[in-house]
Amino acid sequence: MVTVNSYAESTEVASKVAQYILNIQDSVLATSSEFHIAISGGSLGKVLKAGLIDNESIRSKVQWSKWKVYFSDERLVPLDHEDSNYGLFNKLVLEALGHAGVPGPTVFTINESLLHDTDTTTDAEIAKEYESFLPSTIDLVLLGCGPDGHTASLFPGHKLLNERSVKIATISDSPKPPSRRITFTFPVLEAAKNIAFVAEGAGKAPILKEIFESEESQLPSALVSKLNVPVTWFTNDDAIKGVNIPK
Ligand SMILES: O=C1O[C@H](COP(=O)(O)O)[C@@H](O)[C@H](O)[C@H]1O
Repeated sequence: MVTVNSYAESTEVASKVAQYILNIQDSVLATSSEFHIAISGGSLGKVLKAGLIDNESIRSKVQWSKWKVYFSDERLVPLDHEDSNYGLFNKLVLEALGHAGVPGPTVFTINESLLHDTDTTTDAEIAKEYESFLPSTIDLVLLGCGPDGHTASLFPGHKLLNERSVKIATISDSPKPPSRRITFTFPVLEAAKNIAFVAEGAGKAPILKEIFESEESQLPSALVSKLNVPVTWFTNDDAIKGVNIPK
Protein backbone atom coordinates (compact mmCIF):
# COMPACT_ATOMS: atom_id res chain seq x y z
CA MET A 1 0.00 0.00 0.00
CA VAL A 2 3.04 2.31 -0.32
CA THR A 3 3.51 4.68 -3.25
CA VAL A 4 6.66 6.76 -3.63
CA ASN A 5 6.64 9.90 -5.78
CA SER A 6 9.86 11.78 -6.35
CA TYR A 7 10.49 15.04 -8.18
CA ALA A 8 13.59 17.01 -9.10
CA GLU A 9 12.52 20.35 -7.65
CA SER A 10 11.04 21.32 -4.30
CA THR A 11 8.46 23.50 -6.05
CA GLU A 12 7.19 20.42 -7.86
CA VAL A 13 7.07 18.42 -4.62
CA ALA A 14 4.96 21.19 -3.08
CA SER A 15 2.54 21.37 -5.98
CA LYS A 16 2.13 17.57 -6.15
CA VAL A 17 1.52 17.38 -2.39
CA ALA A 18 -1.05 20.17 -2.70
CA GLN A 19 -2.80 18.45 -5.63
CA TYR A 20 -2.87 15.18 -3.66
CA ILE A 21 -4.44 17.00 -0.67
CA LEU A 22 -7.02 18.63 -2.97
CA ASN A 23 -7.97 15.27 -4.51
CA ILE A 24 -8.61 13.79 -1.07
CA GLN A 25 -10.39 16.96 0.09
CA ASP A 26 -12.72 16.80 -2.93
CA SER A 27 -13.51 13.13 -2.57
CA VAL A 28 -14.24 13.54 1.17
CA LEU A 29 -16.37 16.66 0.67
CA ALA A 30 -18.41 14.93 -2.05
CA THR A 31 -20.16 13.00 0.73
CA SER A 32 -19.38 14.95 3.90
CA SER A 33 -19.45 18.55 5.11
CA GLU A 34 -16.06 18.31 6.88
CA PHE A 35 -12.53 17.36 5.85
CA HIS A 36 -10.42 16.09 8.76
CA ILE A 37 -6.71 16.56 8.19
CA ALA A 38 -3.73 16.22 10.51
CA ILE A 39 -0.52 18.08 9.83
CA SER A 40 2.98 17.96 11.24
CA GLY A 41 5.63 20.53 12.01
CA GLY A 42 9.18 20.84 10.76
CA SER A 43 9.81 21.17 7.04
CA LEU A 44 6.19 20.38 6.11
CA GLY A 45 5.12 23.94 6.96
CA LYS A 46 7.01 25.43 4.02
CA VAL A 47 5.67 22.77 1.66
CA LEU A 48 2.09 23.58 2.67
CA LYS A 49 2.69 27.30 2.20
CA ALA A 50 4.27 26.82 -1.22
CA GLY A 51 1.63 24.32 -2.37
CA LEU A 52 -1.60 25.66 -0.89
CA ILE A 53 -1.00 29.41 -0.50
CA ASP A 54 1.62 30.51 -3.03
CA ASN A 55 0.36 28.30 -5.89
CA GLU A 56 -2.42 30.34 -7.50
CA SER A 57 -4.03 27.52 -9.45
CA ILE A 58 -4.49 25.48 -6.28
CA ARG A 59 -5.20 28.26 -3.77
CA SER A 60 -8.75 28.96 -4.97
CA LYS A 61 -9.72 25.27 -4.81
CA VAL A 62 -8.95 24.76 -1.12
CA GLN A 63 -12.21 24.74 0.88
CA TRP A 64 -10.56 25.96 4.05
CA SER A 65 -13.78 26.63 5.95
CA LYS A 66 -14.63 22.92 5.77
CA TRP A 67 -11.24 21.80 7.09
CA LYS A 68 -10.80 20.52 10.64
CA VAL A 69 -7.08 20.65 11.34
CA TYR A 70 -5.28 18.56 13.97
CA PHE A 71 -1.57 18.21 14.74
CA SER A 72 0.05 14.79 14.55
CA ASP A 73 2.34 16.02 17.31
CA GLU A 74 2.79 19.21 19.24
CA ARG A 75 5.58 20.59 21.34
CA LEU A 76 4.46 21.69 24.83
CA VAL A 77 5.41 25.32 24.41
CA PRO A 78 3.21 28.44 24.05
CA LEU A 79 1.40 28.58 20.72
CA ASP A 80 3.36 31.65 19.62
CA HIS A 81 6.72 30.03 20.49
CA GLU A 82 9.05 29.37 17.56
CA ASP A 83 9.04 25.63 18.41
CA SER A 84 5.25 25.30 18.30
CA ASN A 85 3.91 23.28 15.38
CA TYR A 86 0.71 25.32 15.54
CA GLY A 87 2.81 28.50 15.61
CA LEU A 88 4.55 27.46 12.41
CA PHE A 89 1.28 26.65 10.62
CA ASN A 90 -0.21 29.91 11.88
CA LYS A 91 2.72 31.96 10.62
CA LEU A 92 2.99 30.28 7.23
CA VAL A 93 -0.61 29.47 6.37
CA LEU A 94 -3.27 30.92 8.70
CA GLU A 95 -1.87 34.47 8.72
CA ALA A 96 -1.78 34.46 4.91
CA LEU A 97 -5.44 33.42 4.82
CA GLY A 98 -6.28 36.17 7.30
CA HIS A 99 -4.50 38.81 5.20
CA ALA A 100 -6.37 37.65 2.11
CA GLY A 101 -9.70 37.76 3.98
CA VAL A 102 -10.26 34.03 3.40
CA PRO A 103 -12.26 32.25 6.14
CA GLY A 104 -9.82 29.81 7.70
CA PRO A 105 -10.15 26.24 8.95
CA THR A 106 -11.11 25.10 12.44
CA VAL A 107 -7.79 24.34 14.10
CA PHE A 108 -7.49 22.18 17.21
CA THR A 109 -4.64 23.32 19.43
CA ILE A 110 -3.31 22.29 22.82
CA ASN A 111 -4.69 24.03 25.88
CA GLU A 112 -2.05 26.68 26.50
CA SER A 113 -3.42 27.55 29.93
CA LEU A 114 -2.14 24.21 31.29
CA LEU A 115 1.43 24.77 30.10
CA HIS A 116 2.75 26.75 33.05
CA ASP A 117 3.04 23.54 35.06
CA THR A 118 5.90 21.17 34.18
CA ASP A 119 4.29 18.31 36.01
CA THR A 120 3.62 15.10 34.01
CA THR A 121 0.03 15.03 35.30
CA THR A 122 -0.55 18.32 33.51
CA ASP A 123 0.93 16.99 30.28
CA ALA A 124 -1.39 13.99 30.55
CA GLU A 125 -4.33 16.40 30.95
CA ILE A 126 -3.27 18.29 27.82
CA ALA A 127 -3.04 14.99 25.92
CA LYS A 128 -6.38 13.77 27.22
CA GLU A 129 -8.11 16.97 26.21
CA TYR A 130 -6.48 16.88 22.77
CA GLU A 131 -7.61 13.26 22.34
CA SER A 132 -11.20 14.36 23.01
CA PHE A 133 -11.03 16.59 19.89
CA LEU A 134 -10.13 13.74 17.55
CA PRO A 135 -12.71 12.20 15.22
CA SER A 136 -12.81 8.39 15.01
CA THR A 137 -11.02 8.54 11.67
CA ILE A 138 -8.83 11.23 10.15
CA ASP A 139 -9.20 11.56 6.37
CA LEU A 140 -5.58 12.48 5.78
CA VAL A 141 -2.52 12.50 8.06
CA LEU A 142 0.47 14.43 6.71
CA LEU A 143 3.76 13.40 8.30
CA GLY A 144 7.41 14.30 8.13
CA CYS A 145 10.32 11.91 8.55
CA GLY A 146 13.27 13.07 10.63
CA PRO A 147 16.85 12.12 9.69
CA ASP A 148 16.67 9.49 12.47
CA GLY A 149 13.44 8.00 11.03
CA HIS A 150 11.12 9.54 13.63
CA THR A 151 7.69 10.68 12.61
CA ALA A 152 5.23 12.83 14.57
CA SER A 153 6.94 12.52 17.99
CA LEU A 154 7.40 8.76 17.72
CA PHE A 155 11.14 8.19 18.03
CA PRO A 156 13.23 5.10 17.19
CA GLY A 157 13.29 2.55 20.02
CA HIS A 158 10.98 4.64 22.23
CA LYS A 159 8.36 2.88 24.36
CA LEU A 160 5.62 4.99 22.75
CA LEU A 161 5.91 2.79 19.66
CA ASN A 162 4.02 0.18 21.70
CA GLU A 163 1.45 2.56 23.19
CA ARG A 164 -2.05 1.34 22.40
CA SER A 165 -4.09 2.50 25.38
CA VAL A 166 -4.34 6.17 24.36
CA LYS A 167 -4.64 7.96 21.02
CA ILE A 168 -2.58 10.93 22.17
CA ALA A 169 0.47 10.23 24.32
CA THR A 170 2.81 12.48 26.21
CA ILE A 171 6.57 12.32 25.84
CA SER A 172 8.93 14.08 28.23
CA ASP A 173 12.23 12.74 26.88
CA SER A 174 12.07 13.61 23.18
CA PRO A 175 15.60 13.19 21.79
CA LYS A 176 14.91 16.20 19.56
CA PRO A 177 14.22 19.39 21.55
CA PRO A 178 11.92 20.51 22.97
CA SER A 179 11.68 17.42 25.21
CA ARG A 180 8.03 17.86 26.29
CA ARG A 181 5.54 16.98 23.59
CA ILE A 182 2.31 15.17 22.80
CA THR A 183 1.92 12.85 19.82
CA PHE A 184 -0.46 10.65 17.85
CA THR A 185 0.05 7.00 18.72
CA PHE A 186 -0.23 4.04 16.36
CA PRO A 187 -3.99 3.48 16.92
CA VAL A 188 -4.71 6.92 15.36
CA LEU A 189 -2.43 6.26 12.41
CA GLU A 190 -3.88 2.79 11.82
CA ALA A 191 -7.39 4.27 11.73
CA ALA A 192 -6.49 7.03 9.23
CA LYS A 193 -7.98 6.84 5.74
CA ASN A 194 -4.81 8.13 4.06
CA ILE A 195 -1.27 8.91 5.20
CA ALA A 196 1.37 10.90 3.34
CA PHE A 197 5.01 11.55 4.17
CA VAL A 198 6.96 14.50 2.82
CA ALA A 199 10.76 14.18 3.02
CA GLU A 200 13.26 16.27 1.13
CA GLY A 201 17.00 16.79 0.97
CA ALA A 202 20.14 14.66 0.71
CA GLY A 203 20.27 14.49 4.52
CA LYS A 204 17.25 12.15 4.44
CA ALA A 205 18.74 9.68 1.91
CA PRO A 206 20.45 7.31 4.42
CA ILE A 207 17.28 6.92 6.49
CA LEU A 208 15.06 6.51 3.41
CA LYS A 209 17.44 3.76 2.26
CA GLU A 210 16.80 1.87 5.48
CA ILE A 211 13.04 2.53 5.39
CA PHE A 212 12.60 1.29 1.82
CA GLU A 213 15.28 -1.38 1.63
CA SER A 214 15.10 -3.10 5.01
CA GLU A 215 11.95 -5.14 5.43
CA GLU A 216 12.71 -5.63 9.12
CA SER A 217 13.24 -1.94 9.86
CA GLN A 218 11.65 -0.90 13.15
CA LEU A 219 12.09 2.81 12.47
CA PRO A 220 8.85 4.65 13.27
CA SER A 221 8.49 5.92 9.67
CA ALA A 222 9.04 2.38 8.35
CA LEU A 223 6.43 0.98 10.74
CA VAL A 224 3.91 3.60 9.61
CA SER A 225 4.71 2.83 5.97
CA LYS A 226 3.81 -0.81 6.57
CA LEU A 227 0.34 -0.07 8.00
CA ASN A 228 -2.73 -1.31 6.19
CA VAL A 229 -3.54 2.24 5.05
CA PRO A 230 -2.75 3.87 1.68
CA VAL A 231 0.62 5.53 2.38
CA THR A 232 2.08 7.96 -0.17
CA TRP A 233 5.60 9.39 0.04
CA PHE A 234 6.54 12.67 -1.63
CA THR A 235 10.28 13.21 -1.89
CA ASN A 236 12.72 15.11 -3.99
CA ASP A 237 15.33 13.24 -6.01
CA ASP A 238 18.16 14.12 -3.59
CA ALA A 239 16.33 12.37 -0.75
CA ILE A 240 16.06 9.06 -2.62
CA LYS A 241 19.36 9.14 -4.51
CA GLY A 242 20.76 5.59 -4.48
CA VAL A 243 17.64 4.20 -2.78
CA ASN A 244 15.73 1.24 -4.29
CA ILE A 245 12.19 2.45 -3.98
CA PRO A 246 9.25 0.00 -3.86
CA LYS A 247 7.50 -0.51 -7.23
O1 LIG B 1 10.14 17.26 15.58
C1 LIG B 1 9.50 17.08 14.55
O2 LIG B 1 10.11 16.55 13.47
C2 LIG B 1 9.36 15.88 12.44
C3 LIG B 1 10.26 15.84 11.19
O3 LIG B 1 10.61 17.16 10.85
P1 LIG B 1 11.40 17.51 9.50
O4 LIG B 1 11.76 18.97 9.64
O5 LIG B 1 12.61 16.61 9.45
O6 LIG B 1 10.45 17.26 8.37
C4 LIG B 1 8.03 16.57 12.20
O7 LIG B 1 7.28 15.85 11.27
C5 LIG B 1 7.31 16.69 13.54
O8 LIG B 1 6.03 17.24 13.38
C6 LIG B 1 8.12 17.58 14.43
O9 LIG B 1 7.51 17.80 15.69
